[in-house]
Amino acid sequence: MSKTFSRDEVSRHNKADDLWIVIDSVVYDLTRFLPAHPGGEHVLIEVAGKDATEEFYSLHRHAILQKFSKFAIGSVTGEKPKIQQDLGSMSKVPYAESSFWMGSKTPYYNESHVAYRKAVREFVDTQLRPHAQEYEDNGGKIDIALYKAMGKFGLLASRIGPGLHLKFVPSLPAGVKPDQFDYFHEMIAHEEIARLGSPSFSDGLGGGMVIGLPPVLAFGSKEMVQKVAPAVLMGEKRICLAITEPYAGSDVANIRCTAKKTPDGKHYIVNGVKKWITNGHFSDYFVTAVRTGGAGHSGVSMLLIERCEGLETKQMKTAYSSAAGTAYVTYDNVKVPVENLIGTENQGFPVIMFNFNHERWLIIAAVNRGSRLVTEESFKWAVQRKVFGKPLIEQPVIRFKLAKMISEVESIQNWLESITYNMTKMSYKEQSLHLAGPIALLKYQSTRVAHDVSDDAVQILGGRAITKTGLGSVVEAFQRTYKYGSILGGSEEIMADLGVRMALKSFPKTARL
Ligand code: HEM
Repeated sequence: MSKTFSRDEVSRHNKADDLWIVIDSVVYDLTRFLPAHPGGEHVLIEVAGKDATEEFYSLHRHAILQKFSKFAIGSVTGEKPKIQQDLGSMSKVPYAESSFWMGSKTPYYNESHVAYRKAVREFVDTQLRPHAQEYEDNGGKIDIALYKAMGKFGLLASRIGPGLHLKFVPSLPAGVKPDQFDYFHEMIAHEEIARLGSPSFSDGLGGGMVIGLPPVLAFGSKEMVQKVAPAVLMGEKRICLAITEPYAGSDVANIRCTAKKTPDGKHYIVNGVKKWITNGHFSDYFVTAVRTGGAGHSGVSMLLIERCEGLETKQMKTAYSSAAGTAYVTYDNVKVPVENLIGTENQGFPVIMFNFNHERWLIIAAVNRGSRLVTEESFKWAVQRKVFGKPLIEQPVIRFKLAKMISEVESIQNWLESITYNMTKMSYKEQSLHLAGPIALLKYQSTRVAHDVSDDAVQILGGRAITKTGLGSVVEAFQRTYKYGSILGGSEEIMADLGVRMALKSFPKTARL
């Protein structure tokens, strides 16, 4: 594309059968594209031979130009593109990144976090983003090649956090060493994946692994860990966590799926159903909560179940696209070797609870990054959209909405970073004692904020925010799916209640008004 053309020359290609336009200094020959243009022929003929930068950006996302780059034939002599794109780099839009990444001082991040975020962002923007919108729109099983690329890059392992499992992958992004890797690196990984703005695609890329693998790593036998973890972390196999049933959600102790030992004591026979299982539709391993004993939580065990005869998955029609593989799972006399027990029989409840705080914490990181992205989208739109003869941002009511969105997102971020710092300094036991309450309250607050942000963003973007393709696609995906965060990992109501109940434990008996 090294050819250059004068504006005069471009202006001579101004007819339907010879149609050139200029967008941000790049010259496009749209003659062949004209009959296929989704916006119709007339609008393009109107700007034939002219600079259509303003018209283009008021109707399309920049990504369209990348997708149709084959129509670019050169550039205008002596001109360079002016429109700033943030692919692979930090956004310059105010509040589009959290404060440290926009120039503020921080006690939390060091050079390894900076290098790590840069590497992850580049990977996400170049390897994953080009596929995101298509999976978001059309669903479908995500290509295993993408998992394998994430595995090799160390991004799947990063999503599980610090720990011995990091040694199962050849390297981590930016060459961070496993013993250097902390919860801030992990938080960055979740944020960068959420920044794709494609919730079902992001969850399709290992959302099940993030919650399914930790119980195996913490409670599985050596042989089980050796068999499952490297294959999953390298993206060769997929795993999910199967706890929720039509009968039991937040009240995990009520699960009904049963596992009965065979008379020779060598197998469990599993019968039952599981529902809303993220990645279940294409998983190889199902970390499944089963009832091996009496009623309540003391009769629950965890089993690693491989896809086999009797285990079937059905794609569920949720607000997500099918890229997330959300499944209804049926177990019909599924035979599972007793060696696949995770932890001790009838002591599955602590296995289930083990990763809850971590899961809630990472949901906060992802949800708030989604809220921040949607705030950036709204800010950009408010500045570029002209209505009643002036930019939308000149309306005080729009500035007020943005003020609310920005302040809410920033306050979540600050509490999140403080909690994350404490996670890097506390043992698992200390975290359970001191952070379960704050994490629960912050999860509650982050999804309330997502609710507010979604509402304001939809009002700012109008019809675009309820249209799957085009300028509002990121806001549309968010408003369709943000509720997931307020349900999974513990509902808002349970989170709020838990937060206050944990606080009551240390409430001084002598405190009085
Ligand atoms: C390289 C040049 C262009 C390409 C590749 C292109 C491609 C597209 C595509 C794929 C869509 C579907 C909507 C979406 O996914 O965003 C679309 C819609 C549209 N385009 Fe273009 N377009 C180009 C230039 C232009 C220009 C210069 C104009 C106007 C002067 C225009 C006017 C429209 C209109 C009015 C729509 C419908 C928008 C809506 O539904 O809200 N396009 N275009």
